[in-house]
Amino acid sequence: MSQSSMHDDRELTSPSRTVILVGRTGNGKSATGNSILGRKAFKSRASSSSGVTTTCELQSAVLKDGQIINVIDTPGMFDFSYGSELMRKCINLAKDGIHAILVVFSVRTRFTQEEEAALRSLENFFGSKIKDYMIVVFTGGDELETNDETLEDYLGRGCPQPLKAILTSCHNRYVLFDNKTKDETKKAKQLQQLLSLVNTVMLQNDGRPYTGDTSPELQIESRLKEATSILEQKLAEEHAARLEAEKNEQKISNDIIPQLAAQVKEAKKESDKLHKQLAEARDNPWGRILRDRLPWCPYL
Ligand SMILES: Nc1nc2c(ncn2[C@@H]2O[C@H](COP(=O)(O)OP(=O)(O)OP(=O)(O)O)[C@@H](O)[C@H]2O)c(=O)[nH]1
Repeated sequence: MSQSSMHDDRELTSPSRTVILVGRTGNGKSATGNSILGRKAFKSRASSSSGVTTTCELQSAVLKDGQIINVIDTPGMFDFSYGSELMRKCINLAKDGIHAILVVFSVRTRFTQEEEAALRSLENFFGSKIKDYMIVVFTGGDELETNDETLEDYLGRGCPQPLKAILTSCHNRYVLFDNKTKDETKKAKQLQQLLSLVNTVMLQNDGRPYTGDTSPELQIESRLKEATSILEQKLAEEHAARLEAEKNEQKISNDIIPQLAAQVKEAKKESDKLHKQLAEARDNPWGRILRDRLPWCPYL
């Protein structure tokens, strides 16, 4: 047996795996965590303020093969008010480091500019290492099934460029989850697919988990990048708001200008008619008499 395979075997038989769930609020992080653990450990709810995850939480389960799985649920990536300090706390919950970073997307929602900005901030936070640890989890497998679509169909019909780039950078490590299914075989299969990707990540990183330990210089750099990314997002939002306002202004002028032009045309027609009548009146003998009698009247 080669040195590396001995190493691999040792790592793969290691009793525990720790994964962290990150992604946009409502993409299904908590629901995915529950599917992995096989019980309702995290609160997962449709967008009501009480269901939104605002803290980090670690929950564990012993899988059928005796392996321990630790899952860390995190607040939604878009809520910058929680800041990166909270994310650092989330990472610190993993005493022995993180074996895989699960980036959760939902096939039920559009990939927006916000999602792109959140991904950038994720990259800034974890650093370039993120691609070595990342696995993309798509939730909403049931909806694809309802539409008779596979994940490949979904990705094929116009996968946004930033998402494509992410999938390429993590060597297409992605998996589809249906967090609503009651089918035990399906549950086991999707979990198995995910765990096998976690093993691949562990092998590729020589068993070294992500610990978030970075030099002070890198930490400063990462904070700077994070601040820049937040500013960029704010600028993008303002730009979008300005474009929207301009569009509305344009719409108003597009509606009003033809109305005003019609009114001017009508007024001009009326004025031409009056001028004509006036000219006729001037030529009229009675008009001439009146003009002589009333020289001060401007209309004669
Ligand atoms: N149909 C369907 N709905 C899902 C799936 N996964 C999650 N959901 C629903 O999506 C909504 C949001 O799920 P959560 O797990 O609370 O999302 P989250 O990312 O943890 O949200 P935060 O806690 O706010 O960060 C809930 O109504 C879930 O039931 C899925 O696979 N299929």
